[in-house]
Amino acid sequence: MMNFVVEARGLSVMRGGHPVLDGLDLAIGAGVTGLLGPSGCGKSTLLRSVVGAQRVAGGTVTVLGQPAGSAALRHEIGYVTQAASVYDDLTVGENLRFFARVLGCPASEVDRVVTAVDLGSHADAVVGRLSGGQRSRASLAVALLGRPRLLVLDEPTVGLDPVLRRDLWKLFHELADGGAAVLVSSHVMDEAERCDQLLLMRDGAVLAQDSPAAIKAQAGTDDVESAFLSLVAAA
Ligand SMILES: Nc1ncnc2c1ncn2[C@@H]1O[C@H](COP(=O)(O)OP(=O)(O)OP(=O)(O)O)[C@@H](O)[C@H]1O
Repeated sequence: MMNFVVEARGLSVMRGGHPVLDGLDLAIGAGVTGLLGPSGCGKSTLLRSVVGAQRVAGGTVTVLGQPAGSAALRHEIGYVTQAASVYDDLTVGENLRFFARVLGCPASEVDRVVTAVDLGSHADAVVGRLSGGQRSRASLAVALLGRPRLLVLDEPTVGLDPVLRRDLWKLFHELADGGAAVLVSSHVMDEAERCDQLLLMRDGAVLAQDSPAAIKAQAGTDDVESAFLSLVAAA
């Protein structure tokens, strides 16, 4: 039997008095899983539920066999939100040394994560003067401290140019090859092909959960976007 990294059963979340997730079931294993769906469908809310930052109205979420939000999971999950989580007035290296101390990681971790996100030549640059893509890689580096077994990345490639996007997806696969489960959200359907597994979401529900090839085969389409549209029409 496959060991899932994340499992949700009947997950329901209300925000602002409205149901945002409605009895959602899912299971996420190793590799790179893409969480794709239109803006506002509930991707960020689902990711918040996985990292334990969201009050849930019903159902369960477990991560590595523990309830989401458990203290035991604190060092097992790296989470990058849509807002950069590094200090603008510190350098990349200063940020990482600070977060390494907070997390109780050895200082040697800093060089490893800076290299992993390819910011070695910018380690002494002040974050506030970096490009958007460099800043989001600095946030990602913080999330890699301590080698978490699950990486949760909320739209990490939004606003990046095609070259940077390609490099980031390559990095996600390297991290997955290194043993981390990587859960990445995006509202850009053309990123679907870059994922090992897909979770297609719409209006707070999961439309499909499978590999890109299986989803296309099942829908009888050549691309995931058409498959998504045919699933919407069928729903
Ligand atoms: N703080 C909040 N209070 C009330 N409603 C909220 C709040 N945050 C989000 N929502 C609502 O919850 C729904 C899902 O939002 P969520 O951020 O999870 O979507 P998303 O799929 O991540 O969207 P995007 O791709 O635009 O980031 C939306 O309808 C949104 O209006």
